Amino acid sequence: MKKLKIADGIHMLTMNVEDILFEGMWELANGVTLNSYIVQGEKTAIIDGVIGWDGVPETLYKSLGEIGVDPQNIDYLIVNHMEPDHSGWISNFRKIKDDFTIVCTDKAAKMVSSFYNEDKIMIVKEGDTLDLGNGKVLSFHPVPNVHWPDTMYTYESSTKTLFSCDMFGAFGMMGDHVFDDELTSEEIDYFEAEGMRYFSNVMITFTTSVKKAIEKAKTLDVRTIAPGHGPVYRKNPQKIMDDYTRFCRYAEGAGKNEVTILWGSMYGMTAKAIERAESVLQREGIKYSKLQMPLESESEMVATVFRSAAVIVAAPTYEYKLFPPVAEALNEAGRKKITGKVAFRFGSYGWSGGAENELKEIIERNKMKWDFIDSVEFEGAPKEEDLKKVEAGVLELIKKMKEKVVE
Ligand SMILES: Cc1cc2nc3c(=O)[nH]c(=O)nc-3n(C[C@H](O)[C@H](O)[C@H](O)COP(=O)(O)O)c2cc1C
Repeated sequence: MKKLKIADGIHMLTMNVEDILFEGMWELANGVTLNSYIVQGEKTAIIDGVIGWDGVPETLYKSLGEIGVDPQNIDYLIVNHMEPDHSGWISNFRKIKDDFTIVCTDKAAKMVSSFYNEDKIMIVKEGDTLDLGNGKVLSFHPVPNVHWPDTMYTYESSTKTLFSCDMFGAFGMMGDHVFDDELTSEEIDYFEAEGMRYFSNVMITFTTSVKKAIEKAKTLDVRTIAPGHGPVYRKNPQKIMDDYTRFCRYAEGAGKNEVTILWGSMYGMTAKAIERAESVLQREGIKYSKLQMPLESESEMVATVFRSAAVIVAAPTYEYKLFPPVAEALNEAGRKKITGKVAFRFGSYGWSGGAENELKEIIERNKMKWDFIDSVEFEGAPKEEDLKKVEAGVLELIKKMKEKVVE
């Protein structure tokens, strides 16, 4: 666990976590950080916790000691969000200290009580304040449904620090550089990509609420954004606000100037047409990612489709429906509310076809509003005339995607 000073009387504890399934399902290629913050006035508050996953309270207590905080002197546990990655340490803390007050929204209070059997809770509403003494004053600002109904921001006015919990977070483990002004250009790119992975895996379903939370952050005079996952933005907090604004647009159909080929093929017939599609993309200088389902991780698949302005679905008919691993991927994109992408499908069939019907059904059921150009279906192996149609489809897709590009 790393300990850093953010400002006088404000410290951060952060730890890297890898080899976990985040939320029990997301296989994270580059892990994630858990950040916790301690604010010291005359009284001491700890904002969100970090030990739920390593289960070793001693690590936290030793780290607190090293920044001069005796756990016995912690008066307030600020729970911005009850999800156990931030709050799972409360039960352990209870083992060593009896008298502390949990500060959270009414919705979180209900959960804190049902999950951890805690009842000494101070419920806060929009604009309520907590004066810790020595000039440190916290205020609380609910941002419901980011990403649970209970979520709030905590803001410290003397340092203008916004403790945003899941909001403005990113996946990706941190090395020595934790503050935005320390990051190299490679690290900036890394955290932007990990921010997109995080947004698409965790936040995207709540895009409407995220937009409101961005607006709320703008109403506060913010000098530093200190999230629950990922780097701290003290040089340019506007950057992560702008990134999140752009990510909301990606959720609604915009994307980077790149194409995702979401594909699967049993015996290589559809794959022959993919070769032609790739040759067109290469010729036109379009960046693309090829995701073979079911080999790709769900985390990567969702993140890649999310950030692309256009999607090629290349999959055959299987038992009168769409090849199941590709159908599942599309259903997951739909569940995550990735809407408005421009798209093109082609694929092989043996005798009846049927993939196309299921594709339409998935797009409609999930209200995805993807804008598909006419599909190309071919019997068995693609003939040159089929490949020409694929080529024309890809060119039309490229034309349409240009209107959707937001870098
Ligand atoms: C298990 C299985 C189920 C299939 N079901 C259908 C079907 O319902 N209707 C159809 O027209 N073709 C069906 N086919 C034929 C495939 O669509 C055809 O072989 C196609 O060329 C496969 O393309 P691929 O090599 O890209 O996977 C099926 C093939 C397999 C192996």
